[in-house]
Amino acid sequence: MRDVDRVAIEAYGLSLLQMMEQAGRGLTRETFALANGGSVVVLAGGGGNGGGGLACARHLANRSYPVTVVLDREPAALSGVVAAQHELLERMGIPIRTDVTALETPALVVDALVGYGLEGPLRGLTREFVQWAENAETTVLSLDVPSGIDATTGAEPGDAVHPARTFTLALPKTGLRDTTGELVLGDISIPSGVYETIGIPYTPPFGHEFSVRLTIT
Ligand SMILES: NC(=O)C1=CN([C@@H]2O[C@H](COP(=O)(O)OP(=O)(O)OC[C@H]3O[C@@H](n4cnc5c(N)ncnc54)[C@H](O)[C@@H]3O)[C@@H](O)[C@H]2O)[C@H](O)CC1
Ligand SMILES: [K+]
Repeated sequence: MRDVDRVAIEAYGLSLLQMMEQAGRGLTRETFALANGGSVVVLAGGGGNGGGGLACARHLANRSYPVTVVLDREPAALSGVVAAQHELLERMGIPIRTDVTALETPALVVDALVGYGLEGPLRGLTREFVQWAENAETTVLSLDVPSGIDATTGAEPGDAVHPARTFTLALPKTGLRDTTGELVLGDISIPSGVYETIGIPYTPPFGHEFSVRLTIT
């Protein structure tokens, strides 16, 4: 996927923000399906995964969903596109915290902490938030890869999210197996030529939709 991202950006000029916004919108559709109008807590990290979660929070707020964003770091530690996504939510007056203390259990937790950028066992606040989500006895929806699970091998080097559904982007990651709940693939408009360039056999799976349910055989 890193190669897909790199070729899409370098060879075609598709921007990270364009892909992130499509990820966030597709994630929001899955959120509507799972939250049924109930409250939502978005757990967001500091990378591209977190950025998709912040875009989702914006769509929810624009539809008067009760949404709270919990960042796994101080906003000042954010940079680039993710910092801009955060700033937008700030200006919209969306509640943003960096802790889960006494946080009411929501109808749905959106896990946008870590995607394919996992390096080693989860640590720090990220780990604490995953433990909170796992103990919250509520529905969890993960963006791209359940946080804590290795996208390539499916290994869980430490704590990990075990969601009801995973909304994975562009291609199903080889590490996504039965621990990732239902699997939905989201289109983020990667040009098909990218896959040819990288040598990945690819038949566009979306038809006239922008997401498609996958079954793991
Ligand atoms: N083409 C695509 O598939 C696109 C995917 N997108 C999303 O972006 C992420 C990949 O983004 P990246 O910034 O490379 O990494 P992550 O956000 O997955 O992770 C980095 C994030 O995680 C923290 N972290 C890493 N390891 C640990 C750990 N052991 N403990 C605690 N925290 C950890 C790190 O600090 C960073 O905050 C991909 O999954 C998709 O969701 C793009 O949005 C668009 C293109
Ligand atoms: K995630």
